[in-house]
Amino acid sequence: MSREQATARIEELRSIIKKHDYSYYVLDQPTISDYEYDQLMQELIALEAEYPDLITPDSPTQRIGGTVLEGFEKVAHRNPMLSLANAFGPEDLRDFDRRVKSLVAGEAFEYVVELKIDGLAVSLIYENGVFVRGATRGDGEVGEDITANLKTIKALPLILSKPLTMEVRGEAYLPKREFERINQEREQAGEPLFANPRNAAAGSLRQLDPRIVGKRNLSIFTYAIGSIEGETIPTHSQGLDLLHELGFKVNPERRVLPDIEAVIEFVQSWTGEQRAALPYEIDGIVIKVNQTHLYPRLGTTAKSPRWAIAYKFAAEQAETILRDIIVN
Ligand SMILES: NC(=O)c1cnc(OC2CCCC2)nc1N
Repeated sequence: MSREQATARIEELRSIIKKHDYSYYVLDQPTISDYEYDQLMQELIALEAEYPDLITPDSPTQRIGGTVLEGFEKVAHRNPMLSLANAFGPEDLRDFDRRVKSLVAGEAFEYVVELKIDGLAVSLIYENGVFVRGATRGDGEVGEDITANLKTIKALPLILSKPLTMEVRGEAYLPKREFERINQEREQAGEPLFANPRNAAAGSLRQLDPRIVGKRNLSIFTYAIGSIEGETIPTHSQGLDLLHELGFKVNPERRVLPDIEAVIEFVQSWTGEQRAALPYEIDGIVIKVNQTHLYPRLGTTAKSPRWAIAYKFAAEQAETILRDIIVN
């Protein structure tokens, strides 16, 4: 095959593989057998090995890094990654609503409710649409650079459908089925088991060898735009729509609701059975004011935004209170 033919075939393979990755890992709709997928990937790897100068950072072959890291670099977040204050019952939500109303002084607003994915918060930086850096939350100001590990997550786009420069926040998580599979493998290998999918996700992303991470089938839901150049987005809900348009996985169980009573109804609709039926673990519901122009007026406390709160489900409440006692 000539160099020109190879160039054309490489581009064709990349676009086919990217489409399958998007469909399978972002839309959860498999469109090809694993065998066919592996054949395409092997052909692309072989062609890039023959023409290494044709390799681009967003090629699907670049997801699995080759080198084992010595450690993770510390990185400062451009905007602090705040943590969420907790609500444990409807009255806490009504108190939150009263505080928001007193601060926005009569301005109309709605709420957005989202499932609170029980994983590891991460920050993703894209420059002109290319994924350039990913980091853990750390203490909110300084996190660890885990770019190589995040690249192995096939639900994470290496290049966006628009050349935007932005920071995206999301939760890396391990689907329940993957958690079971990994613990079975560890049991057979006589290794200690992970206690829950959140610990398994955190443990996987702390791996220094990206090849091990690549075998863990992690996923990621994105849930906020930390910053974006050249655009203002009037509502958080439109921000989530944009993330979806750009190729990110955004949790579909989100609603825009008119008032706190509707929020309380939504929260109470998520029974144990509903949660058990989800392919991933959640530990609550996140409630956010939808009108982003109100955020500066609402501001933040030392560690949490006043325009968002996490409603924690009963089972997790004990754990949250215990963790708060230990941490604070
Ligand atoms: N674990 C989650 O699913 C989750 C966590 N955090 C947030 O929002 C942060 C970012 C902006 C205000 C707080 N939303 C979520 N859905």
